[in-house]
Amino acid sequence: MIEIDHLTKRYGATTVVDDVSFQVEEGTITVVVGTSGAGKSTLLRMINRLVEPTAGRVLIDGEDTRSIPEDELRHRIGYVIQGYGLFPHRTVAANIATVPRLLGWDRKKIAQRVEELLDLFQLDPAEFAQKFPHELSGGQQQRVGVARALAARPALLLMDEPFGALDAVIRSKAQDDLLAIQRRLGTTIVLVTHDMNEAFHLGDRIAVMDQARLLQHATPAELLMHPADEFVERLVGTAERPFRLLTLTKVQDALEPGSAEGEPITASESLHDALSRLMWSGRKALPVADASGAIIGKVSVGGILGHGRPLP
Ligand SMILES: Nc1ncnc2c1ncn2[C@@H]1O[C@H](COP(=O)(O)OP(=O)(O)OP(=O)(O)O)[C@@H](O)[C@H]1O
Repeated sequence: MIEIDHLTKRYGATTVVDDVSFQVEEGTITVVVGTSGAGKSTLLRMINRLVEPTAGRVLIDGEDTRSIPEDELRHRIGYVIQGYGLFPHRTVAANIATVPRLLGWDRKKIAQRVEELLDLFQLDPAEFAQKFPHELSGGQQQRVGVARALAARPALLLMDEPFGALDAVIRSKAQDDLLAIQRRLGTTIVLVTHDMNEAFHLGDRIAVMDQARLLQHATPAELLMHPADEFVERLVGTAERPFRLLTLTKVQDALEPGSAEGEPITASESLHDALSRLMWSGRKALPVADASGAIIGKVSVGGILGHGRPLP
């Protein structure tokens, strides 16, 4: 668990992070959102001590980061920034191997880990290992950047606007890939973005910052149903609320008995996905399948709309 405990950063008379505290459970994604200049990046950089806090502390599994030597801390905490920060004159394999090499892993173990990560990020090692960053697309560079940050199995991954340079379609795919990999590896992530859609898509918890202060730290559902103040309510987007709720609710929760025509949707997909599929296909209902592909009922437009406020 990561404990951010009364963290404060001042530059001269200006407080850019003001007494922020929250906890990050192991294996979860916390997304820090807020307007430009709110202090998000500074908060993130205080976690790996790229920025030294003026006051407060960060504990990783109970251990104060000030008691961990800085180089060791950087090895234990992965860091991904917009633009990916790949070394331009090193191959993809050498980029990914950076931290394992610094840690003195043997060659064979490093080669295995690089190959494993390339596979995980759907980059064929035979094709990509020896390429240089400029030979890759933005999306591929982004994946190599994340693979590099994960190479030495860090306890925590910090991501600062990691998808900021990607266009909308690739961005959405990159978010899905990150979620799948995070769920598989159980990585703990703190990610900074100013994109609320991204926050709702990725966050197990969302921390909302404005003018150096933490306004709310809550689950996406809590943020929608009980925004702490008007600022949070506006940021969450009043008009977007019903759609965001649909994103957070599973088809399973609006399952109806009976059958329907068409390609089935899986019970674990969101009601938002179901509604878009229904609208796109012009159907009134879709069959619903469980994880094994067996049909277990249907989901309908009426059922989704009648579902009302699906969360507590
Ligand atoms: N080294 C520094 N010296 C002085 N002021 C700084 C320094 N670094 C950041 N700031 C100020 O701290 C405030 C918060 O900056 P920060 O980069 O953390 O915000 P942010 O929420 O990440 O913004 P953005 O979304 O625009 O990246 C800004 O007003 C910025 O100008």
